[in-house]
Amino acid sequence: MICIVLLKKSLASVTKKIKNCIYICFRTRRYKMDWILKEEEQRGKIAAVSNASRAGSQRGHGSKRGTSISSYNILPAKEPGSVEFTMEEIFRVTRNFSPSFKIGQGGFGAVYRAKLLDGTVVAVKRAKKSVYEKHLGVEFQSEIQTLSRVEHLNLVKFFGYLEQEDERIIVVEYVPNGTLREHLDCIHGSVLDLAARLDIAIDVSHAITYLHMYIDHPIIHRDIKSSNILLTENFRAKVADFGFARQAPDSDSGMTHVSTQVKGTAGYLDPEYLKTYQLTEKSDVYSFGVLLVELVTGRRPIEPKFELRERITARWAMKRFIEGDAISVLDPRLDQIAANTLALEKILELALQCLAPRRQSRPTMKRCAEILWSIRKDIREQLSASNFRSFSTSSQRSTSLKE
Ligand SMILES: Nc1ncnc2c1ncn2[C@@H]1O[C@H](COP(=O)(O)OP(=O)(O)OP(=O)(O)O)[C@@H](O)[C@H]1O
Repeated sequence: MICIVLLKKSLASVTKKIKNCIYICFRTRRYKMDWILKEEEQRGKIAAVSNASRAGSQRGHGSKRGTSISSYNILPAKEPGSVEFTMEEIFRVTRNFSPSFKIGQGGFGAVYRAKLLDGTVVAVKRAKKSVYEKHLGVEFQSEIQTLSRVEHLNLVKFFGYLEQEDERIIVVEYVPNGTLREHLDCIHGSVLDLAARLDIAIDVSHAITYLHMYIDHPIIHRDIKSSNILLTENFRAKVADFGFARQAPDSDSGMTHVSTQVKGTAGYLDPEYLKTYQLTEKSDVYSFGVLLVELVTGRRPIEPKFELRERITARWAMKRFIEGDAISVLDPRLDQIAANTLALEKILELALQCLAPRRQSRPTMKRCAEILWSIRKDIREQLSASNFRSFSTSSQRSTSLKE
């Protein structure tokens, strides 16, 4: 009897505790909501953008800026469990764009590294005002729209943006290991071996295939180049910079997109697009062909200091390849071992297809990825047959062949 009474008492106490807990949870949540609403009221109209909601076109044009930014977008963080953040926080974490946080400068503007309050490290891209005034409005919108629609391991992740008065800011994932071009120039102190370069080409082909084939309205990047490819610590590639990206024409209708202005970077531009102003996915394939040549030769697409016949790298390399002298274009920092020679010839063969003057003759990006996988497989087989000799003896990477 005593036992039953005690049991009843403890059950009643547990039930009370649970009720209390539920009450506290709801109360906290309500207070949180009240607080958020109050914040919204105080700060004016707040626009939100998130990859999940694909609301790239919502923008806030709220209150004026004083010494600190008081109008901002609240951006739901992409990662589950991570907290929302405000652009105000970003200004705080970049210490009002202190030069000591600056990590780069491009055509768009300055790029800063910042650590958000939740520990997320981001790159904050701030548009140059002078450039913005001239023509960046459309490019900024294009980049925002595109970034908010895509999500792929090999594309830089989008966190948010700010568009207010003359301020245009894009916040993306920070990719810590520099650009592909910097690595080809060895400015990080070591040579990228050919296996790493092949892996990078595969990553880029995956990213572009995704843009061309696996989203609702396919996207043409229009600026595939080595300085727009960022590398992680593990040498995984992430394609960045969607400022020139355009929605691809509807392939069912057989129509092509006619540009009023050709966009892209000299040396990577599809000659057929240049001539006809007609833009298709195959323009990215052409740029990718130039990138493949860049990867195996180490040279920039245009080398003004070289003698005339070597100035346009793709033309020079393709000519040598067709003449049966592929090995002469191999990056001199790479060793002329069998595996490198095999990879070189196969990559140049693919580059030749991508660089076909007529777009119909170029492979799709998906086909490029498939060919690159098979090149990697062949190279691995050759390496295992030759008792795991290094892919490139001048490499710094011991674990060069990764999945
Ligand atoms: N997400 C990022 N993570 C780390 N560094 C970055 C990131 N984005 C850009 N950078 C650095 O900032 C530099 C400038 O980048 P940005 O994208 O602004 O160049 P850009 O505007 O594309 O240049 P261009 O107009 O010539 O193509 C890059 O070369 C890189 O070093």
